[in-house]
Amino acid sequence: MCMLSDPSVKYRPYTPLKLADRQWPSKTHNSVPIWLSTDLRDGNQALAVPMTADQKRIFFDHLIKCGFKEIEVSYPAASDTDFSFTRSLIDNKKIPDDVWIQVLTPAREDLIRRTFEAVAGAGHVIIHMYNATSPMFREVVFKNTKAETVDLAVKHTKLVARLTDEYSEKYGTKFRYEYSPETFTQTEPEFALEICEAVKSAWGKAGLGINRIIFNLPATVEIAPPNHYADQIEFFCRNISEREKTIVSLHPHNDRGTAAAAAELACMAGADRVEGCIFGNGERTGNVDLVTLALNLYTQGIHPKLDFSDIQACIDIVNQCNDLPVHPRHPYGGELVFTAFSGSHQDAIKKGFEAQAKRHAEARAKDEPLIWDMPYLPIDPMDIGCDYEAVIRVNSQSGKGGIAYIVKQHLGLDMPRKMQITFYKVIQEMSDREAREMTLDDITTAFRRSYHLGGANYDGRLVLRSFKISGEPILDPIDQTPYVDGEAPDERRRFDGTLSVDGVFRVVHGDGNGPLSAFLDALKIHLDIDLSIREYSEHTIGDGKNAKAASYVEVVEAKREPGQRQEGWWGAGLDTDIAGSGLRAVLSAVNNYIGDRALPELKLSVGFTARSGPADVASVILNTLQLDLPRRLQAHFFESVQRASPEGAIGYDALTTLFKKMYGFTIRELPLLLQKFTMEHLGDGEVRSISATVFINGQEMVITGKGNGPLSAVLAALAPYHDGALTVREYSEHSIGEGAGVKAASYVELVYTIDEGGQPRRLSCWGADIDEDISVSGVKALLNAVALHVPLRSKLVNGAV
Ligand SMILES: CC(=O)SCCNC(=O)CCNC(=O)[C@H](O)C(C)(C)COP(=O)(O)OP(=O)(O)OC[C@H]1O[C@@H](n2cnc3c(N)ncnc32)[C@H](O)[C@@H]1OP(=O)(O)O
Ligand SMILES: CC(C)C(=O)C(=O)O
Repeated sequence: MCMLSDPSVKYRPYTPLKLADRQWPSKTHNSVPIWLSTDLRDGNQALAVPMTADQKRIFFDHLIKCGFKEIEVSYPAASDTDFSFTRSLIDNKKIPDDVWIQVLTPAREDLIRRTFEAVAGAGHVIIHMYNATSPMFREVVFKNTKAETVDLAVKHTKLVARLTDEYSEKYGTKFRYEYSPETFTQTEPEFALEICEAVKSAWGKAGLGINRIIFNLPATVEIAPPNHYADQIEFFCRNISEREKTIVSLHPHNDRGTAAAAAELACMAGADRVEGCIFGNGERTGNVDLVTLALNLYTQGIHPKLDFSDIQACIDIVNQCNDLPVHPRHPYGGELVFTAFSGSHQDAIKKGFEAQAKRHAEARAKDEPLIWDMPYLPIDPMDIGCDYEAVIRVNSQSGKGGIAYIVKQHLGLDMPRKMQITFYKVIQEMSDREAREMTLDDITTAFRRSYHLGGANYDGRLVLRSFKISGEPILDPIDQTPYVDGEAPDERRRFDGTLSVDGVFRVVHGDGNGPLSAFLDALKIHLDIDLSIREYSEHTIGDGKNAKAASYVEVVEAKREPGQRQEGWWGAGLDTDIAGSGLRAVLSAVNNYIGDRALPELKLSVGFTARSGPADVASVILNTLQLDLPRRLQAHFFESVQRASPEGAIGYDALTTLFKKMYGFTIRELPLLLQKFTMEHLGDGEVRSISATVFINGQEMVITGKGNGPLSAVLAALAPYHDGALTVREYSEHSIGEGAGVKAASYVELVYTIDEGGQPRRLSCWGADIDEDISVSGVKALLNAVALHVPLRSKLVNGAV
């Protein structure tokens, strides 16, 4: 079998009701109906495995929490579970005083009596009796005429009336009566009226207020569009006698998928009450969803008198008690209902949030209500206990706006438009390549990686280690006095900082009109990176003590080909102060610009117009060899560097090699080399005695000497091997590293005498070395100085001096 080409040979259309002057289309749905939850009855009877008493209890408590005042708790005659559940609620006093429990019974005496037994002793009970009234049910199921159908309802209503008297008298219970002409929507409207009139007379107690009789008019099966149901309800409301003594109740099923619409239109048509289930559980396609109806009202500014502030709890209850999932697209509750994947939706939502924030700030200032008015989001997810986390999720359908929204929400960074476009391409490419949704972590990690933000893991090739911005007045070119434009003298900015360049520390300086141009100047001078800024923006994140500054920079190559569109590179920076965030943003952009390209060799400018000084040279040695040179050695080395750099610049590697060579640092091919030594304390005093095995000009010797300390003992031991006097002018040492791997670095300044045309001349020189043992490093440093500057006479081993 498959679908028929002409279904009219198999299916009949519904018969429209001729209601010429229908009023409901011009009404608005703006009053809150009485809600009845039938989760524990209609919802329960539709489950493959009906709820246990425990599950019903959990569900019941949740319905109370949501604010339901009328709850159909069971079909007591159906099963022991339903019967004893009803009893347990009553016996254990679980029903709040303001809540009416409702129980369903067919029009059968034995089952009605059993139903009354189930509710004996309850405070407030609605007895709900039903019999089907449509032609098909009359003919096929009951094999009854119209009159017999009316008789069935009347006879059993009278029984219900008698029993309510009896039980009220015995237990003090307040009863109300609900009658359902089941299959109402397929029943002739006049006959539905006729049977309800007969039931009302048989009941004989319909009054005003609480005593109104409830006529529940079910769309047992939804067979027509919702306007038809509204017509039927309006017809019933207009024609039932003593309308004021009746409550017209709706019980829509969802076979055509329009139960919610049917309920809303039927409310416009005059209904007072709606029966349904949370998230629309119930027979076949379910009962009308009360969450949808209630929150539809809420979004019109009408409180539904039901509280769904914790929508997730409702979902959990349905999952747990009904073992049914809530569809991801289910109105209000579905996992995806507040989520936009598509670019244009995301863009509108992002702009909507921004516009709304402004509107709300204005309204707050005027003490006006903060009206929710957002593209694509009919309700504020917060109101039902959700957050904005899932509002925008990103895949290949997404656009820059959505991605920028996520970055703003989670990193607090509000990218300028052009930067959004650049970053969007990164994510698009990733999402297309991996054919999957981009998670929050994917996006924030990609952002950090793209813009080198968020710690060492994301650093680029250039890292700003420290910096100082200082100002110096701009001098008038004519009289060299500070140039004043306006009130304050104009200043130029100087950038002094340390950069790590591919892991090697580098001291850089530059000048400019502002901190950023001074920094760019430094990059140009020291690294030959010549860029200028095309776009810059900044904003603060947070306030008070924790406030931070965020900056965004687009750089372009400073040299531009005329008429050519310049490519730009974006960067972002975050710092506690605005200058720092701007510099970091520039560096982030510069890192993107340099990519993998080779950088010029690191050089210091040490020539006549040197931009670098002793401290810069020392800083290179600190970074390459971890040596913290004493001040006088810094000055000494700088002079040597200048002498060794006739072109006025020296690379880092050359500088390091020069240092080693000049001070014998770790060099093992010197004319004087220490092989081993022993040092003894003599007597009680400070006197040391040394015995050392050394190589002098390649010959192994044992030298011995005494002195006040290790160094003077060494000098004494060396005295026979050279002419003139040797003295130590300065000695210093420091440790390198920590724990077991710690080493000592030593620096010795040695004063020695040379013979200059028969005249003695005193000179000074330095030696430096390193060793695990601090005494050894000192001795090595001293021997290096001697080896490099003092001519030695070598003797054979054991030879007398
Ligand atoms: C639209 C609705 O949701 S209505 C509520 C539906 N819910 C349920 O049915 C769940 C609970 N039902 C039950 O547990 C059982 O059906 C019971 C206990 C009520 C009755 O069980 P049984 O006696 O075995 O009868 P059965 O389930 O076959 O019901 C059909 C009988 O009830 C009659 N009947 C059906 N509805 C009604 C009614 N509203 N009033 C009186 N009799 C009715 C039928 O005509 C049929 O009678 P017959 O046996 O003389 O032919
Ligand atoms: C008992 C009635 C109200 C019913 O459940 C229905 O018609 O769907």
